[in-house]
Amino acid sequence: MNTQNKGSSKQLSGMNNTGEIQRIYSANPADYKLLEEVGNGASATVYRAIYLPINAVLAVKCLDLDRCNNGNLDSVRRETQTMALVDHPNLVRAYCSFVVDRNLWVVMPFMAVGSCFEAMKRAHPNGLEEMEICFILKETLKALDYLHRQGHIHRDVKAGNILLDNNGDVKLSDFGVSACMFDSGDRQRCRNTFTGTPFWMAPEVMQAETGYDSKADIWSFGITALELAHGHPPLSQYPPMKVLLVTLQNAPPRLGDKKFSKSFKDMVAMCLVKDPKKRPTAGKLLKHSFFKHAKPPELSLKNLLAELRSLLLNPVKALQNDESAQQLPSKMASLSPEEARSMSVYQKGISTWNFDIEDLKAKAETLIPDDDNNDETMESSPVDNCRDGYTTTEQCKQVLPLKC
Ligand SMILES: Nc1ncnc2c1ncn2[C@@H]1O[C@H](COP(=O)(O)OP(=O)(O)OP(=O)(O)O)[C@@H](O)[C@H]1O
Repeated sequence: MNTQNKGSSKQLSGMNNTGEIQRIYSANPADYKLLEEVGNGASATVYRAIYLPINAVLAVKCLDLDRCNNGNLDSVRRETQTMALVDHPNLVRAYCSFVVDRNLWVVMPFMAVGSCFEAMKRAHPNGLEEMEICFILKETLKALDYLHRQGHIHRDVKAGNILLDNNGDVKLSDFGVSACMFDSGDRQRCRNTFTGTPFWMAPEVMQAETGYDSKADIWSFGITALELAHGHPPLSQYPPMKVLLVTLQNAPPRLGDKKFSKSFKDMVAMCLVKDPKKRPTAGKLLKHSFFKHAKPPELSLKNLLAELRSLLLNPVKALQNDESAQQLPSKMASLSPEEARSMSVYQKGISTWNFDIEDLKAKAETLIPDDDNNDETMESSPVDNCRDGYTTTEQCKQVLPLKC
């Protein structure tokens, strides 16, 4: 898995496609000093680190290979391969990766603010301002446009995987579940494995038979827009089974709030169409009028970055904000153990849920989704559902033979 020769700490540099000078980092662990932990996910712990030969700050993601079974190892290999090959200013690139004891270290740029999910949780638990959202989404969409043109599907687009730097740089990260549309060798631009995070997951990804393509990322992008607007994605208070059924049965969620512009609402509605063929490509969506209003980061993210800085200087306030962000909206006040588990998975931002298929089958036999599950962004409209070609009884059957 080494992408560099161990022991070579000679400094080399070159120019990448985006005109940035790119240094070649060594694969010698002694050249890196791991500092504090900045995050951890399902499979890895991420550290701020110093690259000693030039005293540069970096991030090192340490994946414990002992925790990986064969399937996970494949996803690790995919993630590092994709991260090493991508060359776009809005994607987190792996400078190099190498094995240290039983860990895989992935060296990448350090994004000082962390993820948009964390920034939102700290500074604006109920959602960001439209100008902030517009800029973050536009940068993310440029990354998706690039990835899709390269034949990749990200499959885990969400605020937790959009990283921010102090200067307002936005980079999409976490290719742990990304897929190459050419993987199968038959150049079939369609996948039929079940992966991602249910709240952000497109209906066609939840269905076993249909297969999916890069348009699945456009759905997740629309859900991410709602997440940034409200502080959480639609249905975040519900357990996986209910999320699956409601996503399949109900009309897609909408951005309803008066405070947001018509063009923002329209852009979200274009992404959240159940028929993937009717969703725009990332390239087309970039031309939407909503993104014409995007301001540069020094304007659009000025307040957010200043607030985050002031929270760093004021730990008591930061703690209060963190606590209020953890408090559940009123609907979540009395959670069953299953719902609480679902919520905790959401709060940790774990990407791949392990569904117990037998359990899902048993539940689908009895569970008919009720109507109380519509939050302010989720309409229940049988007419819309029919228009999109989905029927209630079929969905319960179709959702069963999922491949994990
Ligand atoms: N390059 C980076 N710079 C700064 N912080 C980072 C960087 N990469 C990741 N992080 C932090 O570490 C956290 C976990 O990273 P990441 O999502 O890559 O791990 P993971 O195990 O693949 O997660 P997941 O549970 O989503 O699969 C992120 O949410 C973010 O806070």
